[in-house]
Amino acid sequence: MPMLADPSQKYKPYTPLNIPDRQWPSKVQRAAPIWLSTDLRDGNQALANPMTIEQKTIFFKTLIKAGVKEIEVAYPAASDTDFNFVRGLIEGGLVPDDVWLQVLTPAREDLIKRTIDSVAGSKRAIIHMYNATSPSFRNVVFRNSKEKTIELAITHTKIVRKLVDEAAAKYGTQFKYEYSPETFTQTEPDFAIEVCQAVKTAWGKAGLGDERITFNLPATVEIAPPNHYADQIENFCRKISEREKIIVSLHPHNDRGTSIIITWQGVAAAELGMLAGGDRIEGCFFGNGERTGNVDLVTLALNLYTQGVAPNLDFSDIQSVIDAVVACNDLPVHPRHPYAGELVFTAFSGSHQDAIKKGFEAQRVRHAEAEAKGEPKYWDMPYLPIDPADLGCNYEAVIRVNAQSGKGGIAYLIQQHLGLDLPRKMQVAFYQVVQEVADREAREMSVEDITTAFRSNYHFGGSKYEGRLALKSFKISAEPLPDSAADDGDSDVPADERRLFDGTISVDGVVRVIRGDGNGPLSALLDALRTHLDLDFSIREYSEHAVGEGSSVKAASYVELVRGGQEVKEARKSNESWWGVGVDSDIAGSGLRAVLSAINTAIGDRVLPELKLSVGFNSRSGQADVASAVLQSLELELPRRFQSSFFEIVQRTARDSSDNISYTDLIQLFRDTYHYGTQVPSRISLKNFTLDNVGGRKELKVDLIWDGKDRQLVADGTGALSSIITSLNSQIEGTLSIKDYSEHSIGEGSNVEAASFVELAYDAPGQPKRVTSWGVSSDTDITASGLKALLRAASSFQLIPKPLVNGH
Ligand SMILES: CC(=O)SCCNC(=O)CCNC(=O)[C@H](O)C(C)(C)COP(=O)(O)OP(=O)(O)OC[C@H]1O[C@@H](n2cnc3c(N)ncnc32)[C@H](O)[C@@H]1OP(=O)(O)O
Ligand SMILES: CC(C)C(=O)C(=O)O
Repeated sequence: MPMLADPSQKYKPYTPLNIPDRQWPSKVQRAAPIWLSTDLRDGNQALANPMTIEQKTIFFKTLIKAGVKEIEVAYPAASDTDFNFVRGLIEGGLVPDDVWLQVLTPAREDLIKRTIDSVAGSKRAIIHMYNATSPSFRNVVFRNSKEKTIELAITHTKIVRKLVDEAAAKYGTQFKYEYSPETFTQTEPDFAIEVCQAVKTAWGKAGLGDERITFNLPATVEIAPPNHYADQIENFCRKISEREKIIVSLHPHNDRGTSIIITWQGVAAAELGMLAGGDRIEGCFFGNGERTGNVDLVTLALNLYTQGVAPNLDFSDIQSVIDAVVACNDLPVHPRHPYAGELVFTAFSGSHQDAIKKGFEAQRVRHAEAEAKGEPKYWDMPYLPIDPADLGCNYEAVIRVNAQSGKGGIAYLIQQHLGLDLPRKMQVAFYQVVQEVADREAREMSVEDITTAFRSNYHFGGSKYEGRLALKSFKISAEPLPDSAADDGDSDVPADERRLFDGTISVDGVVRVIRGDGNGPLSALLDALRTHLDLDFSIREYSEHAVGEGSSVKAASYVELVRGGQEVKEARKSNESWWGVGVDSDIAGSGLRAVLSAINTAIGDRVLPELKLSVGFNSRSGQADVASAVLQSLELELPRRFQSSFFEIVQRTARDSSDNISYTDLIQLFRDTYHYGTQVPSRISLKNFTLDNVGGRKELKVDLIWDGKDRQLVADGTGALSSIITSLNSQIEGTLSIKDYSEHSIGEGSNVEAASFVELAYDAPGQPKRVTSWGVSSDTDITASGLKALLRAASSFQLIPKPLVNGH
């Protein structure tokens, strides 16, 4: 049957009360009501599969934990399950002393008796009796007149009174009485009051405090807007006699909820009803109950909380409450359920996310100021009426990203999960990356999707995301500027100094040595990239911040690169730019990594120039190229001055061979010069050695072959190298001294070796100038490697031996 064009022919409108001087609209709720949970009764009776005793017990414990003090636990006359559940609570000692067990009964003597029997031996019990009072129930269900309806209530109230007096005498139970004129909102207002007056008289002992009688005024079926419910409550409260001896309880249902699945209209009725005089609220957690449900106690309590009113219910771990309730009711909590739904602390849309991100930033500052002044740290957050943390939720779900999201939300997630505070323009750039995927795939982007996209896009966060260029090691040093050179003024470097970048980077998996200079570390790296790899970029924007605290603090750097070789003005306007990010414990390192991160994006799959040594050692191949060749072939990272020293040898050799030397010849030249990995031993070579600790010093015994003859040296010092220098000096005329020493590892795991580099100086007698020389060696034993490198360096001098004494 279709909907009617004129529904007035089928549905009669509700007749509202007219209270011109109603008081409730201008009142404000300043205190929590008494809460009565009817989950185990009204909620349970509405389930297709009512709860088992085990489920009811879990639910009961959940209610106790949340702090509910009045719990309608059953309709004990309905079934053995309900009756036995009440008995189990009492006999199992599960009811705390300050908790009232409430049980519901209809106005029938046999059922009242069974109901009161169910609470035998309890400490505190509320007997709740009901009968419907509205015209249609009187006429249709009970086929009763008004008088008979009142009589039914009076007669059975007296029965309750008699039975509870007996039980109180027998068990010492403290009883309270609650009466419900069921269908109150559809009952003539004056008649409802007349019934309750009669019940109060029949009960005969309404007093103050715990002696108050409870009149529950249910919206059994919600038929009017909440303001009219409030009028009914105010009307009842004004007209009922001895108001101070009465607890007015409200029991709203949600039949006028605003949609099929989201039904919290009862909340409004309860809130207005409280303003109108309600002292107590009956409802269920998350709004379970007959048809569209009972009023949701969780929402009501947290509504008060967000107004700064202590609700006397604790939802500090709301998820555990949700889990328990869902498991017992076997009904889901709607994702949009106030405070509890999985989406209610979530913003997908860009402008919401932006506001929340800014809100968190502003709040951090505001709270720090309030703390300093000893003032309360008020919550004031766009789109979030409550702090999710108060309910035991974290902020992870607050911002979720899909095609509706904006840069602010994405930047917030990067900040939360990677600790990076992206500069505004980089946020815009990365937003476009995420937006493109989210739009194309028409799906939500998880935090992992976003952080992975960030890492891949910026080649950030470990070898898995490494780009084509990766920084392996670097050294930044200062060099004085020639007097004539002008300061180009964009760094902290003193005006008369330049910075030298000296590093090894992996280029498409091949390690290269590159070198450049500039007025700061970043421009020095850009210079090196220009020189060695033909990559010409300049920096348009740079920023940095600290990540972490204390000893683990690191620097995060961000750079925006534009194509080099442009006029400054052009570069500023260029639409094409690439962002990069780097994190390092060293601030220069973080900037260098950021530059390479941006360059990796900028180069895409462009072919990079290879290292070409066979061209010859003319102006095209420099010192760094030679060092690259040694590194690639022998895995030796020559110290910078060693590079210069070898480069001079290479240049001399290249000149002698018509300015052209092949890669293979170059490596052979290195091997021959330093006796590195050749069959031909150096003039002085190591046979074996021992190094012992003697009284805190090292005693070194070395067997050498010196100019083809065995020789043994014994010396002590602070270490192997200082000891051997001392003993060598005792064998020669003049003095050897160590000018430089460094080492690094080669290989990994059990195959690791030490590579050692020693620069020695020799002051020979009668020679005006000291001479210097390098030695290099590698060995699985780091001491052996150092000793051999030192002896090889010493071998290159024309050492003048002292004559042997006693064959030594
Ligand atoms: C608004 C509410 O939520 S009220 C609570 C509703 N909850 C429940 O009904 C759950 C538990 N109920 C039950 O288990 C059963 O209904 C029982 C045990 C109470 C009674 O069962 P039965 O005796 O089989 O009766 P039935 O369920 O058909 O109830 C209807 C009878 O009770 C009468 N009745 C209904 N409400 C009341 C009441 N509050 N007081 C007295 N009698 C009532 C009806 O007029 C009807 O009487 P009739 O048989 O003379 O016509
Ligand atoms: C028993 C009464 C209070 C009831 O559940 C209702 O009217 O909804």
